[in-house]
Amino acid sequence: MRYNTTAEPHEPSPAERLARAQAKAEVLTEALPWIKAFAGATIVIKYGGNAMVSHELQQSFADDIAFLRFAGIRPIVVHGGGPQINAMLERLGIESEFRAGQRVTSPEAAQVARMVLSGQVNRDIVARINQNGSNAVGLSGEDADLMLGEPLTVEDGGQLVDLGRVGRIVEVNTSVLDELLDAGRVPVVCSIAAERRGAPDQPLNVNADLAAAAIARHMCADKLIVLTDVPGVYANWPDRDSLISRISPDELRALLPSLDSGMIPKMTAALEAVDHGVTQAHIIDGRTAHSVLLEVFTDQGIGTMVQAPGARLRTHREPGHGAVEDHGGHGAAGASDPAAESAAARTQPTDPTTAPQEAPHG
Ligand SMILES: Nc1ncnc2c1ncn2[C@@H]1O[C@H](COP(=O)(O)OP(=O)(O)O)[C@@H](O)[C@H]1O
Ligand SMILES: CC(=O)N[C@@H](CCC(=O)OP(=O)(O)O)C(=O)O
Repeated sequence: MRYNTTAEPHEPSPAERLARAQAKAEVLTEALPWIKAFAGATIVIKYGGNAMVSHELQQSFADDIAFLRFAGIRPIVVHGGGPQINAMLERLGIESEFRAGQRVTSPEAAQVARMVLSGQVNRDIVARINQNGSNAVGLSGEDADLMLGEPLTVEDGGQLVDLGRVGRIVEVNTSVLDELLDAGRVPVVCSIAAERRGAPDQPLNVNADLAAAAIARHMCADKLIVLTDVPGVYANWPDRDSLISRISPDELRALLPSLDSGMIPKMTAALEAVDHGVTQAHIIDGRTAHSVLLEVFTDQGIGTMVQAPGARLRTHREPGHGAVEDHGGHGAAGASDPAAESAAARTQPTDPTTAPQEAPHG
């Protein structure tokens, strides 16, 4: 005899389905104060090549960005693609080395970086975000002089090193980004800059962490989020018990000389951002699906947060609604707004060197 088997053995019972739906509702409820707190906020998200490791992760990142936009946030994506540049340089037989976490870049390598970042990685990110119809627009720092740079020299091992066609950003054309954001677009910017008073066919290769920090700073962003391939910054790298949950700019300044490789530009970028008015900078693990949503919309947050004591979030209203509005956000203990209370709880000071792994920012 054959039975109707529409209820598969593994299919959830109505009670299980209800429990799952309730769990989802709880997630949405937890997100609500954060959605309110960040409505209208400008958030710069730096997307590194090491966080683009699978199609699933790339799509989860793109979905997060679309979500931010639909939640009324003004996201700007700034991306790198170091591993992708490495692969192309290797195919072309061009050698490159890193000093103080940055690529020593010949004019030829700068052309390759431009081709890979602008022509390949940028296109892929834009296409993925646009699967959600959120109108991402791809830009190179050279478009509309969005990022103008000057050649950069760094100190490495007590020596000043000329990095060739590597730039530091000295000007950002914020009006281009504002126009796009005001029109509901999501700017996706690759870390190639034009040289101020330089030749048009000689781009500057910019470390994407530093490009993101420059954009965050000039856009007076509320948050800079940097995705990477570790859960955050470790006080005693590679001791996995030393993950820092929260750190002040002064504590970070003291830690900076002990960092190495890619963490140097990353934390220099975080410091540059918070020193120049960005309220919070976060280093998070881009290998975790939906890491951006976890950082922005949960009470716990993830990764390492850099924030000055007493710094408060400010939210920019849409044009026509007046200027800057203070939501009494993070650090505003005692405010009646649930977002402020929740935020204040999240940002209690901790000893950054003893904070446990995956601990809340507070
Ligand atoms: N103190 C530290 N905490 C965490 N990671 C560190 C630290 N010092 C060095 N690192 C290294 O920095 C790497 C991240 O930098 P990088 O490879 O440039 O990332 P991305 O490609 O995301 O920009 C980590 O994978 C780790 O190897
Ligand atoms: C000067 C310098 O180092 N530029 C970087 C730009 C790309 C980048 O920063 O990419 P990730 O974010 O993936 O590391 C490079 O050539 O690799």
